[in-house]
Amino acid sequence: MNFPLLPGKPAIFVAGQWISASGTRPVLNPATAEVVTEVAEAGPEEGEDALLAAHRTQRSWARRSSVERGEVLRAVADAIRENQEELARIVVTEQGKTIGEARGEIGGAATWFDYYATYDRRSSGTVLPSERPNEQLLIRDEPCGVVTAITPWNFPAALFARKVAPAIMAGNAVVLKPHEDTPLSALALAGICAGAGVPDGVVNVITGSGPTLGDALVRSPRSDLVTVTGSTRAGKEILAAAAATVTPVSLELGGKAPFIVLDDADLDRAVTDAAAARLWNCGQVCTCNERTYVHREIYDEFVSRLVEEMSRVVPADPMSETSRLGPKVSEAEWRKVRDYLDRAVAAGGEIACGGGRPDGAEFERGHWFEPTVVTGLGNDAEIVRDEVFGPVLPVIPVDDYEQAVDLANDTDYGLTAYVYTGALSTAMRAVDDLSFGEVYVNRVGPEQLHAFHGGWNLSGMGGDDGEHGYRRYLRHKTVYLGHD
Ligand SMILES: NC(=O)C1=CN([C@@H]2O[C@H](COP(=O)(O)OP(=O)(O)OC[C@H]3O[C@@H](n4cnc5c(N)ncnc54)[C@H](OP(=O)(O)O)[C@@H]3O)[C@@H](O)[C@H]2O)C=CC1
Ligand SMILES: O=C(O)[C@@H](O)[C@@H]1OC[C@H](O)[C@H]1O
Repeated sequence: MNFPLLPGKPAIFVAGQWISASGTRPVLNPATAEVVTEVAEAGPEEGEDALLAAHRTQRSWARRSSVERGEVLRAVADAIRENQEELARIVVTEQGKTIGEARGEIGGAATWFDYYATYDRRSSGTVLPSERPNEQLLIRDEPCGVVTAITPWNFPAALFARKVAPAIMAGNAVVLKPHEDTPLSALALAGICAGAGVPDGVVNVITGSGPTLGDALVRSPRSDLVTVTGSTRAGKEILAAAAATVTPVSLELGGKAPFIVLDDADLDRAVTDAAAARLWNCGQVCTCNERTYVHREIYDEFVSRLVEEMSRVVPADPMSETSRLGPKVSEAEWRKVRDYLDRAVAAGGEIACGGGRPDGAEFERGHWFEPTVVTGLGNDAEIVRDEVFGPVLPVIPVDDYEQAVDLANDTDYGLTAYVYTGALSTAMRAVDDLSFGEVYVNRVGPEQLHAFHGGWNLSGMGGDDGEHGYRRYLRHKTVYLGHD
């Protein structure tokens, strides 16, 4: 491994310094299952030190003008772009997505910093008249203080940017804990931030386990806001832990996106998009197509074309320029998907293509999974209800629009839904009827960063991006400004 952006030893990044921690832990390459390097395994005490470092520097960072902070964010965006290739290779090495996807992720990370830099000259707060003469009421937007950011493994660079850019633009300092499987991108980005002029202590990255280090960060009275992307299980635990200190929490959690194809849809587009929305990042995106509902009139043709489309996507070395599908991130995630599929078959599901590890010596090591289509199951099947987070797609026939929407809404999740139809009136009806935080009509993602990405129900609370996401990083102070 030759990544100059990473520290030469296992270390966390606190107060602008690379510091050794009490333990170390290996990072594995998902394509080969080989150890790539060791990273620091920090515990609660080191977490508290990081929060203290953030706390000490936050006030002076917030005192800078927003125009100055915006300049720093722009410098970070430029530095990310200058290092795009190395960063993309780090993402591929620790996470397993294809190099093309990884370059897109790094481009997105830079754009988050550029976008939130535009908040440098926005109007901020509200000015109100008073009931009294010679008095003005001001409702000021202020930073929360120290933000604890907890991130998952599926977008280790983009999600760093999604949390850090708005947090520091608003004048907060951040302690970010990446997922243990994918700590390298965040460490590299921490160094990039420092090199681009982010003051020491404003962005800290500390590596370690969620239930120990992460839990301690959440419970610490020094955390003024906790923002999380990850599983619903982790989100619930974190929300419960934060209750002790009444710390605000923003949760972007799992999803179970329905993908509805009605009989007046453009079938070519629906087939291509259904496969793309399932296979993106090897099926490991909270917005992925997790269950497809197809009008009975076109069901057989749709399934046969979907099988063709999915079968064309052959897993290959994610560093290869032509690869369209990398491995899953870890043995545990591979096993989880394999077990879901086995139980689906035991429950009567039929595998229309794929089914597990592809044939070939190059796939014997690593966490490879073929694109897989499953038919013959109903809405009660486990694989149709739980988030699978892999390249396995159940397809279900529906009689009409009403049934499609009823089945789509019959879920505990509520992040993303897709609908394909040729009629604007049906599309608009679906937008009204679908109980999800974001609805895509005749198109797939990714979402745009000036919009809003937030789930309903078990998919979370709060959310990221755009103005609505930015406001999570602010709190409000009302000033009664007498000037007699
Ligand atoms: N919404 C989304 O975008 C994502 C959803 N998922 C879903 O989650 C499933 C499993 O993911 P998994 O690998 O377990 O990771 P999680 O999604 O549960 O972990 C996300 C982050 O939370 C941390 N964490 C976990 N538990 C706690 C806790 N009690 N207190 C504080 N921090 C905690 C993790 O630390 P640690 O390093 O120890 O894991 C990690 O940094 C996937 O199969 C998928 O279904 C996964 C990724 C993203
Ligand atoms: O974590 C996820 O899966 C999503 O938030 C994901 O992150 C970057 C992508 O654009 C999102 O869909």
